[in-house]
Amino acid sequence: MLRWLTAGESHGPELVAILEGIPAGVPVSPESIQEDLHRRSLGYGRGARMKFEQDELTISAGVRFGATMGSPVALRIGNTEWPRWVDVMSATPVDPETLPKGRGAPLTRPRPGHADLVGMQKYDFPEARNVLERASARETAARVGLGAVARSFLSELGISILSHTLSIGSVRVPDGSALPTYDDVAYLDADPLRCFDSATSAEMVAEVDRAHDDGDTLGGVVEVLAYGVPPGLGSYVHWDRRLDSQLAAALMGIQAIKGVEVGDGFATAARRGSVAHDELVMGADGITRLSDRAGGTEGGMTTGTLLRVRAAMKPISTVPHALRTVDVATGAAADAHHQRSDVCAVPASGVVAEAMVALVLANSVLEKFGGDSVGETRRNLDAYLASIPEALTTARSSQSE
Ligand SMILES: Cc1cc2nc3c(=O)[nH]c(=O)nc-3n(C[C@H](O)[C@H](O)[C@H](O)COP(=O)(O)O)c2cc1C
Ligand SMILES: C=C(O[C@@H]1CC(C(=O)O)=C[C@@H](OP(=O)(O)O)[C@H]1O)C(=O)O
Repeated sequence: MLRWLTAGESHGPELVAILEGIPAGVPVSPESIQEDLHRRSLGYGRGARMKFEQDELTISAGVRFGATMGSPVALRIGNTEWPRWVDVMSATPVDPETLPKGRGAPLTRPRPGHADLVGMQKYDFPEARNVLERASARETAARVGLGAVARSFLSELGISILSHTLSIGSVRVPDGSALPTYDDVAYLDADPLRCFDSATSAEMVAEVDRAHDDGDTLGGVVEVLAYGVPPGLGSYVHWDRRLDSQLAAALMGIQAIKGVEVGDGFATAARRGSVAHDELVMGADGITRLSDRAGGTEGGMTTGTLLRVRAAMKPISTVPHALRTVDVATGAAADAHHQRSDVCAVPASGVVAEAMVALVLANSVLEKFGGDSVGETRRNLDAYLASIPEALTTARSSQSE
């Protein structure tokens, strides 16, 4: 079983992340983690902070000579903004009068759609600084760091994960468009919105520009694809062992994700049963599914075909054209606080979603196949696949199709 935890505030000194349960022998380098951290900071429409803040990675435990040791992996990701926030985020008491006027001012005008108001109620804070510091999606850098380790483990087993953007605001990739494979990741990373359809990507850029000019923000939908997944991860025997349930929880655990679909999801609900499922026929490599509407799960288990899940992100709630709120210091009507913000962070959410799917799949793989070393996991996986009777064999989606 894998366990992971993150800590750290948005403007604190660093994020800290621990991953426990990853087998020994998984290749991990600072460069490979840094690469995913960099991918998370990309995307057209992100705010000023992404341009000047760097993720400063330290691998502080669990890795030696480029490979995991089976012990907990610990990562530290420094915030290069920290020197400007030393007083505001001091762990020891500071005289409020000495705090800088802008970032040190009490945040008493909660943003509708952010965690500000309910966080103040719940944790008994008079203003929102303590709330937004941890609610902020800055924390997703820590999850992406851990996801890079999980992804490397999965890659050793022939499983690869990528994400692409399906929609930004009202602009959507046409139905039936080709899906990217792992070979297309560099292309996707180079696209301003991580969209595989170049014409749609250009429209998305225009959509972001329009929202920016209007002082507005946007959401959208990302899709995560996992190639090379074996059949039988997850289980139908109990609700919390269903892989769909674990994937949905992991994706909904990303800030601002408000909807999850497995496969065709909501579109399937509008279809008749005769055209909603993936029919089975005997092919050269065993039983084959004629379509991929289900998205690679049946009965809460992976089918061994391409795993396809989607996450819908709401528009950023720090809207420059400020939303109406109440100043909780006075009770008067006010504009919600706004200093700077992303216009659209959908491409970054895709990279975070990849990390969450990687962590869920790595956990499911370990649950089914175990292994203290990656070699042991691989042997167990291979033995399982070889033990499936010929009459039940299905073709498995390969790492790059
Ligand atoms: C990658 C990423 C970047 C985000 N950037 C911002 C931002 O700049 N401004 C903002 O108000 N919300 C941003 N959000 C969303 C907030 O973190 C989120 O809305 C907030 O924590 C409240 O949680 P909820 O939307 O799940 O209710 C971002 C989310 C993600 C995943
Ligand atoms: C720092 C990151 O994202 C931040 C997520 C975020 C939010 O409210 O979620 C608000 C913004 O921070 P600030 O208010 O300081 O500009 C984003 O920049 C990051 O992704 O690394």
